[in-house]
Amino acid sequence: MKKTTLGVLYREKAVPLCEMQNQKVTEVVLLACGSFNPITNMHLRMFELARDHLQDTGQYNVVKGIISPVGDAYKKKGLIEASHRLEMARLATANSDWIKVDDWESLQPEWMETAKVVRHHYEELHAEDHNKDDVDTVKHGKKRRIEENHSESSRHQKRKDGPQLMLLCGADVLESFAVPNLWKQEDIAEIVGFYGLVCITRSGSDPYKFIQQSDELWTHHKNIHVVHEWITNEISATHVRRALRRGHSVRYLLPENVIDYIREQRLYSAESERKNADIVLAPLQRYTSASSSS
Ligand SMILES: Nc1ncnc2c1ncn2[C@@H]1O[C@H](COP(=O)(O)OP(=O)(O)OP(=O)(O)O)[C@@H](O)[C@H]1O
Ligand SMILES: NC(=O)c1ccc[n+]([C@@H]2O[C@H](COP(=O)(O)O)[C@@H](O)[C@H]2O)c1
Repeated sequence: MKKTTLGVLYREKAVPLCEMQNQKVTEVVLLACGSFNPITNMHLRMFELARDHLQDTGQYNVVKGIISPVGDAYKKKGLIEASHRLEMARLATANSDWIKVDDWESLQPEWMETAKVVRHHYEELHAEDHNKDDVDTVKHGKKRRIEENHSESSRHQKRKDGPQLMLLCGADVLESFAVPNLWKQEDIAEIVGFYGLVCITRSGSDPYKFIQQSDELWTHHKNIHVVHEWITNEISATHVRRALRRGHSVRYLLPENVIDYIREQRLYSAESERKNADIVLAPLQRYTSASSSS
């Protein structure tokens, strides 16, 4: 510390705000679920935007990003095989030192509700702690039940030490929370209440208003981080597939190696776009029939 002529004390070196305020910096892992059909530059930008936003608060350090392509059972119109979508995502992230692709969701025979995917990754993330707990439990001769399947229990748990897992999505996904029967209310409560959500604005959406008008989301608004994308970029996978079907250039919308892969594998034709075309609102139907039968 130094004294100026005005008698004001100042530090010689810039000190992060969180350190000055004795705040704890929480490590964060970002998880993005979606079709990635195909992965676009905007999907990758989402991660960069979210990381900058969280780190600018001085409260978070983003240590990893996970891309989780949805499985084939999602049966969305024009959804090509998960193996291709995974490979494209791997190629797109080959140069990133923090964004990784995970195939667990895509390998599930059934469509996985997003809350289940988040739970799975949360468990994976804290698996090391579990193993350590196991050793400690044996060491101290105490019997402590460590649940393997947290399908129902996660939301009742206290958040564990270690990185916080947050779901990363565009504002369209947040707004889809209001589509009747598309999301279970308890899943929404668990995602925003227990884990946390980072939402990137998209043109035509108003996430602030949406959160303000929902009692459930408002209750957890401190766990919802809205990232305003100033450099608006409306790349959408649907538009990219349309351009590809028409033989138009998609250069600078997708990473070059992904474009090469699409060309080599002859992906995205009129025929691939007709896939699942007869299944209207696949997840909605599947979800309502699944919940009515349970
Ligand atoms: N331009 C964008 N701005 C903000 N978020 C985006 C953008 N494009 C995609 N996302 C987000 O990326 C995630 C995965 O996207 P997904 O592949 O499911 O949708 P999409 O690119 O909008 O594709 P489609 O056009 O086929 O619906 C979602 O959370 C979606 O909201
Ligand atoms: N109830 C749910 O958990 C639920 C409902 C709709 C979509 N989703 C997920 O949202 C993501 C984006 O879906 P779309 O590609 O249809 O926009 C997908 O990963 C999908 O699995 C989850």
